[in-house]
Amino acid sequence: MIFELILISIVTYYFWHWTFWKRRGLPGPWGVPIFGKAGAMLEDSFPPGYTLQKWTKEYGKIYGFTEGMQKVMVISDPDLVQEILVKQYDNFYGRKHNPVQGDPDKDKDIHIVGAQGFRWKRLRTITAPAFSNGSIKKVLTTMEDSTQELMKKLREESENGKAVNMHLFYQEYTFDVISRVAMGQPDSQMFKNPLLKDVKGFFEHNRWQIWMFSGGFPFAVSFLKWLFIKVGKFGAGPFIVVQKSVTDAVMSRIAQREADKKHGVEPGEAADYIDMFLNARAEVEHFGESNDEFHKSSSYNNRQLTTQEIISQCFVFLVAGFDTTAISLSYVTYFLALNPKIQSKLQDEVDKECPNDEITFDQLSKLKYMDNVIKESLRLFPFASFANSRRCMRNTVIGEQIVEAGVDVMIDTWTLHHDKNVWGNDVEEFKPERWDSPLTPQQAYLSFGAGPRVCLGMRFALLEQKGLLSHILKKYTFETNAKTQLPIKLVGRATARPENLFLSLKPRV
Ligand code: HEM
Repeated sequence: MIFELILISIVTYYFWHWTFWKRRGLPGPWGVPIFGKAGAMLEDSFPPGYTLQKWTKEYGKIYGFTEGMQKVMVISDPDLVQEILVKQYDNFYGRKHNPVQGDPDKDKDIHIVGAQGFRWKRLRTITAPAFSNGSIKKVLTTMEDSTQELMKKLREESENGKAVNMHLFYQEYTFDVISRVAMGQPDSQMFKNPLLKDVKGFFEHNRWQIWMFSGGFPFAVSFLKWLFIKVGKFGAGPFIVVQKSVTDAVMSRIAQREADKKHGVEPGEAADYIDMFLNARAEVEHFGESNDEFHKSSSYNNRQLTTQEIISQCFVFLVAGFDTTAISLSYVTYFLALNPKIQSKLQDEVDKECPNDEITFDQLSKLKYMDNVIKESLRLFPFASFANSRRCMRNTVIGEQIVEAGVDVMIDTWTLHHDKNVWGNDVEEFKPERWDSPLTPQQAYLSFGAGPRVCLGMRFALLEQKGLLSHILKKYTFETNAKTQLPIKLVGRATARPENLFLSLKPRV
């Protein structure tokens, strides 16, 4: 009898959860009990951005689905999007997350992307100076050095019009830059850094089982995490290698600092992110902030990080800093190869503003057309849209819809960026010039998100792309060839990357 009662309770619990949106009268795809539509969100060959776009066509600008035990609302109405990301930030200060990513308040190893409330405020305040204009200006020297290494390799590989997979080159470049800037790698390790394989694996291994099971059975998350991290199940290999490498780098720097201290040597100016974060290190394991009183404007003066937070921050910058910028470079290059007139106009701008071999920060700041080209490419392919999500933290109303604390909201960025009513009838055209118009709806552009949690690395990513593209475009013209995928195929989950990008580089005369 007890067994039957328990069984009925479990079935009722899952059924109640699965029918949440139906009971609320909101349309959306059903999926299957327990897992809802989690499977569709874990497809590598059809990125979640496409999936949401497909569902929006069917269910409209606001709909809901379940993803394991998460209740997800999807929106693509520009006004509601602003409401969630900007105006009602105080009610949406968390980010959507699967239980396996940890408890943003209780876990020790949460990073800025996953943190919320006062903890997020503390992490963001301490890390933001790493991305200030002054800091990224200093980083340009490193970017220029890595660019020169890449140019040498490109020269060798692209001879006689040979097709080269530009995406692989961009991954080498961006990983080299972030490893030097964040992790103190002393010089370029391009094409010989063994960690790159694992960092790529981190994105390429889908690990669907862990997402799916921890979403459906959150009470078993500690066991699943144990299987993942300690036993190495579910394709954990690359994650474990990268995590260990970052932990070792931070711990050895702490040991170095302690040895220096014994000899009376004080730490000098921070040379990389590890140094910068260690300067804020506290001998505390967890601050455990309470968010009851959290509001955007609440003051909070704690400027310290625990050792575990330092490791987690370095980890997230290493992976976010590498993958995103490489993908963006690939899409910009793809659109340039398809649009020779735009490429030629961009080359004219680069020739005019950057006449010397060495390119400076001020020169890059003058490349306005290049800004437009990058923006437009990111409009058509907002490949990091998966990050544009929030968790509702306090019951509220959005438009006419009640949103309860605990509901996750995803912004269907692909629909928003391809909406004729927002961008006009030429919405599908690659048209960098549209960004010159004061009528361009900037608030509907979410390639880097919006509001207080807008991408922290945006300026860094733009500088890194502009620097490399300027050097390449001064010497070469991108052209498609028989190996170029037309149209390009996008794959992946957290980010939608190109399956490959084979292009020829024609030397300019
Ligand atoms: C073209 C390259 C990039 C794109 C398209 C991109 C896109 C995004 C998006 C869409 C978000 C979510 C914003 C939101 O929720 O409102 C985000 C957040 C974030 N990005 Fe980027 N990103 C890029 C490069 C970078 C780089 C190079 C770094 C660091 C080295 C970085 C660090 C972060 C961080 C730390 C967050 C979380 C911010 C927070 O929650 O406070 N990103 N990014």
